[in-house]
Amino acid sequence: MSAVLDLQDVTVRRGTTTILDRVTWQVQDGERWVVLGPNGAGKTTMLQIASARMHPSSGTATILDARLGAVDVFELRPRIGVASAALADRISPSESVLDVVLTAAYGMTGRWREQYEALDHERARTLLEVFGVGRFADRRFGTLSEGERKRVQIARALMTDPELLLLDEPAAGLDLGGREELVAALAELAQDRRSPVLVLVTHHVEEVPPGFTHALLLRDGAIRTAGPIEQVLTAEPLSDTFGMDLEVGRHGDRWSARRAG
Ligand SMILES: Nc1ncnc2c1ncn2[C@@H]1O[C@H](COP(=O)(O)OP(=O)(O)OP(=O)(O)O)[C@@H](O)[C@H]1O
Repeated sequence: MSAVLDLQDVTVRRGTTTILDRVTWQVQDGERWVVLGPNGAGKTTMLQIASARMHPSSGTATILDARLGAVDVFELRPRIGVASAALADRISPSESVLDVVLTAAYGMTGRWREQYEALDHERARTLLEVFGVGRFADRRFGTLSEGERKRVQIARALMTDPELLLLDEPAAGLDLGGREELVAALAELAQDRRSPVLVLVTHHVEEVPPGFTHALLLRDGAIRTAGPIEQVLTAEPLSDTFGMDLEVGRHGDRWSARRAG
Protein backbone atom coordinates (compact mmCIF):
# COMPACT_ATOMS: atom_id res chain seq x y z
CA MET A 1 0.00 0.00 0.00
CA SER A 2 1.29 3.48 -0.79
CA ALA A 3 2.11 5.99 1.94
CA VAL A 4 -0.47 8.50 3.16
CA LEU A 5 2.25 11.13 3.09
CA ASP A 6 5.45 10.77 1.11
CA LEU A 7 8.05 13.54 1.09
CA GLN A 8 11.13 12.88 -1.01
CA ASP A 9 14.07 15.28 -0.76
CA VAL A 10 11.74 18.17 0.01
CA THR A 11 13.58 21.47 0.17
CA VAL A 12 11.98 24.86 0.84
CA ARG A 13 14.01 28.00 0.19
CA ARG A 14 13.09 31.62 0.79
CA GLY A 15 15.67 33.97 -0.64
CA THR A 16 19.02 32.70 0.59
CA THR A 17 17.49 30.84 3.55
CA THR A 18 16.91 27.10 3.40
CA ILE A 19 13.91 26.41 5.64
CA LEU A 20 13.59 22.70 4.85
CA ASP A 21 16.64 20.81 3.73
CA ARG A 22 16.09 17.57 1.74
CA VAL A 23 13.41 16.17 4.00
CA THR A 24 12.50 12.57 3.19
CA TRP A 25 9.65 11.20 5.29
CA GLN A 26 6.93 8.61 4.83
CA VAL A 27 3.79 8.25 6.90
CA GLN A 28 1.80 5.04 6.51
CA ASP A 29 -1.87 4.34 7.13
CA GLY A 30 -2.72 3.86 10.81
CA GLU A 31 0.36 5.69 12.09
CA ARG A 32 0.28 8.52 14.65
CA TRP A 33 3.30 10.82 14.44
CA VAL A 34 4.62 13.48 16.76
CA VAL A 35 7.00 16.10 15.33
CA LEU A 36 9.37 17.83 17.76
CA GLY A 37 12.10 20.40 17.30
CA PRO A 38 13.34 23.76 18.55
CA ASN A 39 11.83 27.11 17.52
CA GLY A 40 12.48 27.83 13.87
CA ALA A 41 13.32 24.20 13.02
CA GLY A 42 10.82 24.13 10.16
CA LYS A 43 7.95 22.18 11.74
CA THR A 44 5.16 24.52 10.63
CA THR A 45 6.68 24.72 7.14
CA MET A 46 6.66 20.92 6.94
CA LEU A 47 2.97 20.88 7.93
CA GLN A 48 2.22 23.49 5.28
CA ILE A 49 3.65 21.14 2.67
CA ALA A 50 1.77 18.18 4.20
CA SER A 51 -1.49 20.15 4.08
CA ALA A 52 -1.01 21.18 0.43
CA ARG A 53 -0.74 24.86 1.42
CA MET A 54 2.84 25.21 0.15
CA HIS A 55 4.85 23.62 -2.64
CA PRO A 56 8.45 22.49 -2.19
CA SER A 57 11.18 24.50 -3.94
CA SER A 58 12.60 21.14 -4.96
CA GLY A 59 11.83 17.50 -4.24
CA THR A 60 8.40 15.84 -4.36
CA ALA A 61 5.49 15.74 -1.95
CA THR A 62 2.81 13.09 -2.45
CA ILE A 63 -0.21 13.38 -0.17
CA LEU A 64 -2.97 10.75 -0.24
CA ASP A 65 -1.62 9.51 -3.58
CA ALA A 66 -1.76 13.01 -5.08
CA ARG A 67 1.51 14.60 -6.10
CA LEU A 68 1.73 18.33 -5.33
CA GLY A 69 2.12 20.23 -8.55
CA ALA A 70 0.18 17.62 -10.53
CA VAL A 71 -3.19 17.81 -8.75
CA ASP A 72 -5.88 20.36 -7.99
CA VAL A 73 -5.06 21.32 -4.38
CA PHE A 74 -8.64 22.48 -3.87
CA GLU A 75 -9.79 18.88 -4.30
CA LEU A 76 -7.04 17.56 -2.07
CA ARG A 77 -7.37 19.99 0.85
CA PRO A 78 -10.80 18.81 2.12
CA ARG A 79 -9.25 15.36 2.64
CA ILE A 80 -6.74 16.87 5.07
CA GLY A 81 -7.84 18.25 8.44
CA VAL A 82 -5.72 21.04 9.90
CA ALA A 83 -5.79 22.79 13.27
CA SER A 84 -3.23 25.55 13.68
CA ALA A 85 -2.90 28.99 15.25
CA ALA A 86 -2.80 30.57 11.77
CA LEU A 87 -6.15 29.02 10.84
CA ALA A 88 -7.66 29.90 14.23
CA ASP A 89 -6.76 33.55 13.70
CA ARG A 90 -9.03 33.58 10.67
CA ILE A 91 -12.10 32.50 12.64
CA SER A 92 -14.37 35.40 13.49
CA PRO A 93 -14.85 35.75 17.28
CA SER A 94 -18.53 36.51 16.66
CA GLU A 95 -19.16 33.23 14.82
CA SER A 96 -21.13 30.62 16.78
CA VAL A 97 -19.18 27.59 17.92
CA LEU A 98 -21.50 25.31 15.96
CA ASP A 99 -20.89 27.34 12.79
CA VAL A 100 -17.12 27.22 13.29
CA VAL A 101 -17.36 23.43 13.01
CA LEU A 102 -20.13 23.36 10.40
CA THR A 103 -18.48 25.71 7.92
CA ALA A 104 -15.63 23.21 7.48
CA ALA A 105 -18.16 21.11 5.57
CA TYR A 106 -19.33 23.88 3.23
CA GLY A 107 -18.10 23.41 -0.27
CA MET A 108 -18.01 19.66 0.27
CA THR A 109 -21.72 19.13 -0.16
CA GLY A 110 -22.27 21.40 -3.17
CA ARG A 111 -25.70 21.46 -4.71
CA TRP A 112 -27.07 18.74 -2.46
CA ARG A 113 -26.54 21.10 0.43
CA GLU A 114 -30.13 21.00 1.69
CA GLN A 115 -30.22 17.24 2.01
CA TYR A 116 -26.98 17.22 3.91
CA GLU A 117 -27.77 20.02 6.28
CA ALA A 118 -29.40 17.91 9.01
CA LEU A 119 -26.59 15.37 8.86
CA ASP A 120 -23.96 18.12 9.00
CA HIS A 121 -25.57 19.59 12.11
CA GLU A 122 -25.70 16.22 13.78
CA ARG A 123 -22.08 15.49 12.97
CA ALA A 124 -20.88 18.91 14.15
CA ARG A 125 -22.70 18.53 17.46
CA THR A 126 -21.38 15.00 17.94
CA LEU A 127 -17.80 16.17 17.33
CA LEU A 128 -18.21 19.01 19.82
CA GLU A 129 -19.51 16.47 22.37
CA VAL A 130 -16.58 14.12 21.71
CA PHE A 131 -14.17 16.95 22.56
CA GLY A 132 -16.14 17.98 25.65
CA VAL A 133 -17.35 21.32 24.28
CA GLY A 134 -20.87 20.33 23.19
CA ARG A 135 -22.46 22.64 25.74
CA PHE A 136 -20.85 25.66 24.02
CA ALA A 137 -22.40 24.97 20.59
CA ASP A 138 -24.51 28.14 20.66
CA ARG A 139 -21.90 30.43 22.24
CA ARG A 140 -19.78 32.84 20.23
CA PHE A 141 -16.31 31.44 19.47
CA GLY A 142 -14.64 34.57 20.91
CA THR A 143 -16.16 33.98 24.35
CA LEU A 144 -14.47 30.59 24.82
CA SER A 145 -11.29 30.02 26.79
CA GLU A 146 -8.09 29.17 24.93
CA GLY A 147 -8.44 25.47 25.78
CA GLU A 148 -12.07 25.34 24.72
CA ARG A 149 -11.17 27.04 21.43
CA LYS A 150 -8.44 24.49 20.75
CA ARG A 151 -10.92 21.67 21.15
CA VAL A 152 -13.43 23.36 18.85
CA GLN A 153 -10.68 23.70 16.22
CA ILE A 154 -9.93 19.99 16.36
CA ALA A 155 -13.65 19.21 16.04
CA ARG A 156 -13.70 21.53 13.00
CA ALA A 157 -10.67 19.82 11.49
CA LEU A 158 -12.45 16.46 11.78
CA MET A 159 -15.72 17.71 10.28
CA THR A 160 -14.86 16.73 6.69
CA ASP A 161 -13.91 13.21 7.87
CA PRO A 162 -10.32 13.74 6.69
CA GLU A 163 -7.92 10.92 5.89
CA LEU A 164 -5.03 12.90 7.39
CA LEU A 165 -5.22 15.19 10.45
CA LEU A 166 -2.45 17.71 11.10
CA LEU A 167 -2.32 19.45 14.49
CA ASP A 168 0.17 22.29 14.94
CA GLU A 169 0.85 22.84 18.64
CA PRO A 170 -2.69 22.19 19.85
CA ALA A 171 -1.64 22.48 23.53
CA ALA A 172 0.15 25.83 23.19
CA GLY A 173 -1.19 28.36 25.67
CA LEU A 174 -3.17 25.86 27.74
CA ASP A 175 -2.93 25.63 31.52
CA LEU A 176 -1.99 22.33 33.14
CA GLY A 177 -5.58 21.11 33.43
CA GLY A 178 -6.41 22.17 29.90
CA ARG A 179 -3.32 20.46 28.55
CA GLU A 180 -4.11 17.24 30.36
CA GLU A 181 -7.69 17.23 29.09
CA LEU A 182 -6.49 17.84 25.55
CA VAL A 183 -3.85 15.11 25.82
CA ALA A 184 -6.58 12.71 27.01
CA ALA A 185 -8.86 13.67 24.09
CA LEU A 186 -6.00 13.19 21.61
CA ALA A 187 -5.10 9.85 23.22
CA GLU A 188 -8.66 8.67 22.58
CA LEU A 189 -8.43 9.85 18.99
CA ALA A 190 -5.07 8.10 18.57
CA GLN A 191 -6.41 4.84 19.94
CA ASP A 192 -9.52 4.81 17.76
CA ARG A 193 -8.79 2.75 14.64
CA ARG A 194 -11.36 4.77 12.67
CA SER A 195 -9.37 7.97 13.22
CA PRO A 196 -7.40 9.53 10.38
CA VAL A 197 -3.64 9.34 10.24
CA LEU A 198 -2.41 11.87 12.81
CA VAL A 199 0.57 14.23 12.77
CA LEU A 200 1.02 16.38 15.88
CA VAL A 201 3.59 19.16 16.15
CA THR A 202 4.62 20.03 19.68
CA HIS A 203 7.47 21.64 21.62
CA HIS A 204 7.19 19.39 24.66
CA VAL A 205 7.45 15.63 25.15
CA GLU A 206 5.02 16.07 28.07
CA GLU A 207 2.34 16.84 25.48
CA VAL A 208 2.76 13.58 23.55
CA PRO A 209 -0.54 11.69 23.94
CA PRO A 210 -0.57 7.95 24.67
CA GLY A 211 -1.19 5.93 21.52
CA PHE A 212 1.20 7.89 19.30
CA THR A 213 3.37 5.44 17.42
CA HIS A 214 6.17 7.41 15.73
CA ALA A 215 8.27 10.53 16.26
CA LEU A 216 10.28 12.81 14.00
CA LEU A 217 12.91 15.23 15.29
CA LEU A 218 13.68 18.28 13.19
CA ARG A 219 16.50 20.79 13.58
CA ASP A 220 17.62 23.56 11.21
CA GLY A 221 15.24 22.29 8.54
CA ALA A 222 16.64 18.77 8.51
CA ILE A 223 15.42 15.51 10.03
CA ARG A 224 17.75 14.35 12.80
CA THR A 225 15.88 11.14 13.65
CA ALA A 226 12.57 9.58 12.70
CA GLY A 227 11.03 6.24 13.63
CA PRO A 228 9.15 4.29 16.31
CA ILE A 229 8.39 6.58 19.25
CA GLU A 230 10.13 4.45 21.91
CA GLN A 231 13.41 4.72 20.02
CA VAL A 232 13.19 8.39 19.13
CA LEU A 233 11.97 9.92 22.40
CA THR A 234 15.16 9.03 24.25
CA ALA A 235 17.96 11.13 25.71
CA GLU A 236 20.46 10.93 22.88
CA PRO A 237 18.32 11.96 19.89
CA LEU A 238 16.45 14.62 21.89
CA SER A 239 19.71 16.09 23.26
CA ASP A 240 21.11 16.19 19.75
CA THR A 241 18.00 17.92 18.39
CA PHE A 242 17.70 20.55 21.12
CA GLY A 243 21.46 21.09 21.44
CA MET A 244 21.48 20.42 25.18
CA ASP A 245 22.12 17.41 27.42
CA LEU A 246 18.67 16.14 28.39
CA GLU A 247 17.36 13.48 30.74
CA VAL A 248 14.26 11.83 29.35
CA GLY A 249 11.79 9.95 31.54
CA ARG A 250 9.05 7.54 30.60
CA HIS A 251 6.19 7.30 33.08
CA GLY A 252 3.72 4.66 31.95
CA ASP A 253 2.51 5.96 28.63
CA ARG A 254 3.80 9.56 29.06
CA TRP A 255 7.17 11.26 28.68
CA SER A 256 9.09 14.03 30.42
CA ALA A 257 12.38 15.78 29.69
CA ARG A 258 14.69 18.14 31.56
CA ARG A 259 18.26 19.35 31.41
CA ALA A 260 20.71 16.69 32.58
CA GLY A 261 22.90 17.21 35.62
N1 LIG B 1 9.10 33.67 4.07
C1 LIG B 1 10.17 33.42 4.80
N2 LIG B 1 11.38 33.98 4.52
C2 LIG B 1 12.46 33.72 5.26
N3 LIG B 1 12.46 32.87 6.32
C3 LIG B 1 11.30 32.29 6.64
C4 LIG B 1 10.10 32.51 5.90
N4 LIG B 1 9.11 31.77 6.48
C5 LIG B 1 9.68 31.13 7.53
N5 LIG B 1 10.98 31.44 7.63
C6 LIG B 1 11.94 30.92 8.62
O1 LIG B 1 11.97 29.52 8.51
C7 LIG B 1 12.27 28.92 9.75
C8 LIG B 1 11.27 27.81 10.05
O2 LIG B 1 10.02 28.35 10.38
P1 LIG B 1 8.82 27.43 10.91
O3 LIG B 1 7.69 28.34 11.28
O4 LIG B 1 8.55 26.35 9.94
O5 LIG B 1 9.51 26.80 12.21
P2 LIG B 1 8.87 26.04 13.43
O6 LIG B 1 9.72 24.84 13.68
O7 LIG B 1 7.42 25.80 13.21
O8 LIG B 1 9.11 27.11 14.59
P3 LIG B 1 8.32 27.37 15.97
O9 LIG B 1 8.59 26.20 16.83
O10 LIG B 1 9.01 28.63 16.49
O11 LIG B 1 6.87 27.58 15.65
C9 LIG B 1 12.27 30.06 10.76
O12 LIG B 1 13.60 30.41 11.05
C10 LIG B 1 11.56 31.19 10.05
O13 LIG B 1 12.03 32.44 10.48
